[in-house]
Amino acid sequence: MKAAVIQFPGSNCDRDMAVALRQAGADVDVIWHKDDALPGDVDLVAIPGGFSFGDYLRCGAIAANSPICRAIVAHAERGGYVLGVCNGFQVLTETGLLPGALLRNAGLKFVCKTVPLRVETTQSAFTDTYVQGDILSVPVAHHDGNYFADDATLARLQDTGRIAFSYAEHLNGSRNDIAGILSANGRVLGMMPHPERAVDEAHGSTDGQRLFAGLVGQLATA
Ligand SMILES: NC(=O)CC[C@H](N)C(=O)O
Repeated sequence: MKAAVIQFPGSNCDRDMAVALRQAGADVDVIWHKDDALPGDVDLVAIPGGFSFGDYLRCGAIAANSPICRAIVAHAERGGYVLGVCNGFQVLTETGLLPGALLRNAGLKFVCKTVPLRVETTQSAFTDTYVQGDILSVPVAHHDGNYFADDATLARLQDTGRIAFSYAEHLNGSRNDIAGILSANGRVLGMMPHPERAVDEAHGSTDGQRLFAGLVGQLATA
């Protein structure tokens, strides 16, 4: 199973993401944002966390206009899998692959801590190794993690099982405490918490491991 981890200037979780994917058995290429094509046989594109282009415009807005993002959108439109974590989630909303927007945290402060995360659906390759309602322990580190979508979009996400994770506490002002959402076909996941920072005993939690193991395992046999 082949994964591509995308690197922007300001990415800072690209290596962690590559390590988590390799640990789960993926063959990983790291791709610079100026490349305009993905490896031909790529199954999964992972957009890591960080501060792409210094967060100087809306977080992820400049990255979303990088040459590689055109290839990522085409990959997703062909039914390819995409995982965006933190800044990667912000990039995915800016490309339009996921609805809504990530606003400044309600408390106007950067939040950096491990949070309780509720699994809302197991109906995706990203979440099917969990049990619905499981509470995971996963770190967050962001200043723009306040998920906003209008009422109609929220209702659509809710009614079609596209909310993947929610915070089991009020963290940052996100509507319905949403922490991660899926695309309509369930193959694009954007989430603010960092599962790649919860894959080793030394991290204090290994709750992210099952996300990578399940995903890599499923794509390897697809
Ligand atoms: N860890 C990250 O990816 C940070 C994301 C983003 N730049 C923010 O602070 O909101």
